[in-house]
Amino acid sequence: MLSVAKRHRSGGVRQGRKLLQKQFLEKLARIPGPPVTFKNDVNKDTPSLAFTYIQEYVLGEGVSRADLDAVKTGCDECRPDMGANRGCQYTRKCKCLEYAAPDLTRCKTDKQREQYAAWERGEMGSEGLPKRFPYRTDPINKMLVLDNFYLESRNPIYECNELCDCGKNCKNRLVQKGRKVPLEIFRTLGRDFGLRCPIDLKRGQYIDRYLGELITDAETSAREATGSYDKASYLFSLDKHAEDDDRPGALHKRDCYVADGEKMGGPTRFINHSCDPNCRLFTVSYNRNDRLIYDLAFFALENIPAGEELTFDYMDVEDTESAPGQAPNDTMDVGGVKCLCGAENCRGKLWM
Ligand SMILES: C[S@@+](CC[C@H](N)C(=O)[O-])C[C@H]1O[C@@H](n2cnc3c(N)ncnc32)[C@H](O)[C@@H]1O
Repeated sequence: MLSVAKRHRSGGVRQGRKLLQKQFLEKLARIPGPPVTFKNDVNKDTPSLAFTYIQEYVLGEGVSRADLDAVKTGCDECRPDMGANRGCQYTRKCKCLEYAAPDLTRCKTDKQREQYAAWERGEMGSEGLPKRFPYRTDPINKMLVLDNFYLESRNPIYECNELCDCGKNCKNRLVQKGRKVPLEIFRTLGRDFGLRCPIDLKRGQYIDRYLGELITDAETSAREATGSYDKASYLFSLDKHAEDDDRPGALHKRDCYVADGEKMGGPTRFINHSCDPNCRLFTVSYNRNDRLIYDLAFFALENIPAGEELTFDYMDVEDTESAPGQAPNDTMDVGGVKCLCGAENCRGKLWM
């Protein structure tokens, strides 16, 4: 039997936990958009309150956006009434899609096919070629979803922006319109908290962005040095456009920024890793000339039933991008945390 003093203490702990949970729910209620809820059927824990929910990246010391006047342009040849009022689906005209993945099926001349082959070998840009449009309308529920080509190829997405002439109904605007689905943070078995969606998600459906404080490579190394190998990591490198060569103008990984979602971010900072994931993180740029700052957006890789945990592969790379067992970027190479995803094809570790 508990002594009176102990009973008082455990009553106090219970009160403290209730207060923590109340404050956490109040924080969630302030997130704009469809509800973000919390459920813990496993124990009484609540995620830390020492976390700020933000709507945009917060720029850390030494991080700056490109001078927009110098580099940001819209598509000025596109019109709202183009392509049956779809805006930018004349992809050869759309300047926002200038660096998007070219579409071989629409390359009609030998010259175009040669340029396509050179683009695939990384020897030439895709300027002037017809492009893959990122989004398509799902015929059943009429919503925009990510095109299968992108879902499978991991190509960067380029959306239109406020300087474009295509109009606000242009279909090349999805992630910028914000989260449209409710989310739930919940307690997992063995991997702390996770994230799920209380409604069914369609393959290709946009979920939410990954947010955080943008920090430099040097600051990332400093933060990693103070952490332990098995501490949870919330670092994602924005190095999609980094190159492996030393030519002048080449973008090096060391010059890329890193999004740190540990102290500030959005609900997606709770998405756990799986070696057999149901979501993937894509890069989304609104300014094709800024290779440093762009959005990281989660899309469903398959139809996901309501309540199923959302996961993505923390080491997601195309087979050709990196040898098996090699970390896709240096900032993720923080040691071998044992993977508890439970997938049949589990690689055993979160990061190699
Ligand atoms: C971005 S956080 C994910 C949210 C985290 N579970 C939480 O409650 O804050 C990444 C951390 O979650 C844990 N984690 C995610 N997926 C895991 C997995 N498959 N196996 C083991 N731990 C995992 C690791 O500690 C990892 O560093």
